This record gives sequence, C-alpha cells and structure tokens, in this order.
Amino acid sequence: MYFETQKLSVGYHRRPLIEDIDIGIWQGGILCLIGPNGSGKSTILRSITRHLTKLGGVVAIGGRDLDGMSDKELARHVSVVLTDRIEPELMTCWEVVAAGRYPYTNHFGKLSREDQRIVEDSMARVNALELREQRFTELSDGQKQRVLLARALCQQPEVIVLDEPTSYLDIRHKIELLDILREMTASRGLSVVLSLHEVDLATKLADVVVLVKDNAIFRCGAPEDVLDDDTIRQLYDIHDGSFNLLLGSVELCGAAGEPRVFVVPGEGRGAPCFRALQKRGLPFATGILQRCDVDWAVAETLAARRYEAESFSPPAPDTLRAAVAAACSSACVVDSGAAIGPYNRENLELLRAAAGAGVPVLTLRRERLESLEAARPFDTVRALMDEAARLAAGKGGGVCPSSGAASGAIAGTV
Ligand SMILES: Nc1ncnc2c1ncn2[C@@H]1O[C@H](COP(=O)(O)OP(=O)(O)OP(=O)(O)O)[C@@H](O)[C@H]1O
Repeated sequence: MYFETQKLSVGYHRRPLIEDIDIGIWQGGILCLIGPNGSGKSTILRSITRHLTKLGGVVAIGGRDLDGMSDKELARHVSVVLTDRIEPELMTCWEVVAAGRYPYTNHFGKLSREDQRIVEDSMARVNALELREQRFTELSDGQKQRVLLARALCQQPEVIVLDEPTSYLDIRHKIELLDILREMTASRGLSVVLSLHEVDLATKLADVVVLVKDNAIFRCGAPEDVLDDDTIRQLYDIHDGSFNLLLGSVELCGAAGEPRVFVVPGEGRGAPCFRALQKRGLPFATGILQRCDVDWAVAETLAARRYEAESFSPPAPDTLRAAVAAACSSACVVDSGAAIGPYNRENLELLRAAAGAGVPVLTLRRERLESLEAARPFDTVRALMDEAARLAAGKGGGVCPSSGAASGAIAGTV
C-alpha cells in the first residue's frame, strides 16, 4: 500500500475513540470512509493529517512514517480539505489558492512564474477562475469548497485528504469534483482518502470503502464486495424506510394498512405512483411485479402488499388469482402505463378483470388499450392520484364490486 495506517489509535483527551485502524490505499487509488454521524470519520482523517494528535500507531506514505516529517515536508506529500471553514479576512480566492504553494516557496513566500501557472491551472480545474479576484469570505459554501480544493491541488501532493467534500456542492459540482479526483488519480497517480455521506457516490468513486461504526472499523474492502442493502441498513441502523444501493435511492416508510388502491406497475412507471401514494398516506397493493423491474425495488419498501413473478416469467396461477381478487376489491386500480408484451400480458388481463368488475381504472397511458375503453385517462400523476385518493376515501360514488362480479372476473381471467 502506498498510503497506510498500522494500528492507528485516534481519540480526544488521551481517550481512544477508535483503535487498531489498519487501512491503506495504493498509488492512484481512492479510499472512502463512510458511516453514521459521529462515528469517527473526521477524527480518523484529522489524525492522519496531524490536525489531531494520534494516540498511537503509524501513518505512512511510500513506507515513510509521517511522524518523521516537518510540517513543510508533510505539506508536500499530503494536502487537506477539512470541514472547518477557514475565514481568511480580506484574502482573494487567488491568494487563498496561492497559499497552497507555500511548501515550495522560499522564506519570503514569493511565487515563481511556474508557481503562478500551477495556481491558475488548479483554479481552472475546479472551474473557479472567474472567482480569482473575489474575496474568499464573500463566496457561497459551495464556491468556497471548490476554491479549497484548488488550494489542495495546488500543493501538488501525493495524497489528498478530504472530509465530506461534497456536502456543500450542487449535483453538477459534485459530479465535477468526483471527475477531477478520478482524473487526478488516473493521470498523476494521486491517492485520495476522503469521507462521504452519499453511499451511492462512494460506490461509484471509491476503490476501497471503510465502514466506520460504533468505535470500530465495521468492514473494509472493494465497494462491490462490501456494500449491499443489508450492510447499509446495519451500518446506519435503518429501521424505517430503506436505501437501495443499486438505484442509489432512499425510500421513506410506506403507508401501512389494508390497501384501497391497486397499482399495475412496469418499466419503472410504477415508482412515481408508489411515491405519490406514500406521500398521501394511502396504503396500496401492486402487481404483477417482475423482479427485474426497478419498480420491484421501490415497491419492496412502499407497497402494503405485492404480487410478484420471477423475471421474464408469468406469475404462478395462485398469485395471479390473488392479484385479480385484490384489484377487483380495490376502490380503484391505477394503470401506470407500462408497455404490455409477452412477458407481462397478465397485467392487461388484470386491468380488464378490474374494469369488468366495475372497479374504476385510472390510467396514465396515452393510447387506449383494446377492451379497456372504460379506463379513465389522466395527464399527470398528481391529477390521477387526487382522484385515486377521493375514490379510496369512499367518495367516488362508483361501483363497489360485488364478490360475485369479482369472482366472475377472476374465473374469466385465470
Ligand atoms: N474536539 C472534540 N473533543 C472531544 N470529542 C470530540 C471532538 N470532536 C469530535 N468529538 C467526538 O468524537 C466522535 C466522532 O466525531 P467525528 O466528528 O469524528 O465523527 P464523524 O463520523 O466525522 O461525524 P459526521 O458524519 O457527523 O461528520 C463524536 O462522538 C464526537 O462527539
């Protein structure tokens, strides 16, 4: 490993917070700490960079113990972007970035032409050149973050340490930051050690993730091997709602209770309907859901009841029968508008059965489906859900299907 810690112990007032930290990353690699608030990520990063005195162990770069380096020497090897907001009175952004050249300048701190070129280049890399004459204290948090990154790059370090560098950045600047780090690791062999709160970004950026929890390194390894939905639930003690790593999406807790609305999903079109129902506090059932559909992952958390089939397969007859019965006894059925083909034709049967049983079918579909003329089209999810909510509250005045009608529909379907 190019950068590594051996039996590192970190903490405050001589009291260890985390001990025996053995982590490392190769030249050109990215190591990312993730974990809940207060788990110790910043403490580890500050101890690595000597902003905090470590309580024991070794931090080394290229086999050299950092303890043996002067501050200036350390600054040539390691640069740092921490969460502390520096407030340099009256300094322009150019001057803040130029301060990153101090490990290379003489006693008078005079910048050579080459130094000036590097400052300019670093600012250009983070798209901050237009801020050069502005006072640092007058920038937004996101702009400050970019200027501080430019300063860290300007130090031309071998290792860059960043504590939650994305926290103030909008989506575009987050992507840009991650691109810059990836480009620097690939082109210059820079090693990166950082902490992130966005687990999904960590999976996309890091070569190694270190999961920090309960005063210990909980797990460590390649994100592909270490991170899954279960591990994340454990890491963050998630009980309500869920996090889906594949989609990088957080889902809140779904409404519990007897479903009054039935959603026919597919192609990810079910998910916006599920979320709209969740926001209205309406429990819903959904089917037929295929495991390969992204709707499946969202429904797993939000649906009160699910009727499922294996990927690219028809549902089991019992499942279909139960789904039809559920749809036919709902206050309304929502057709999310997914294309119907050989692998999900049962969903069309389901819609027809519900319509045949007199259940209002509300659809987001643009084209009318054959033998589903009774479906009421809606242009927006919101308008449709307003109607679904009205019907679910029993204000529809529509037909409440008799059990006879429902069973007839089921018999005709299956
Ligand atoms: N200066 C300090 N003195 C004593 N304890 C501290 C100090 N700074 C932080 N701590 C404690 O150390 C623990 C770890 O804090 P740390 O800031 O490292 O967590 P973190 O994982 O970076 O959290 P977050 O995700 O919220 O930034 C916390 O319990 C915190 O209260």
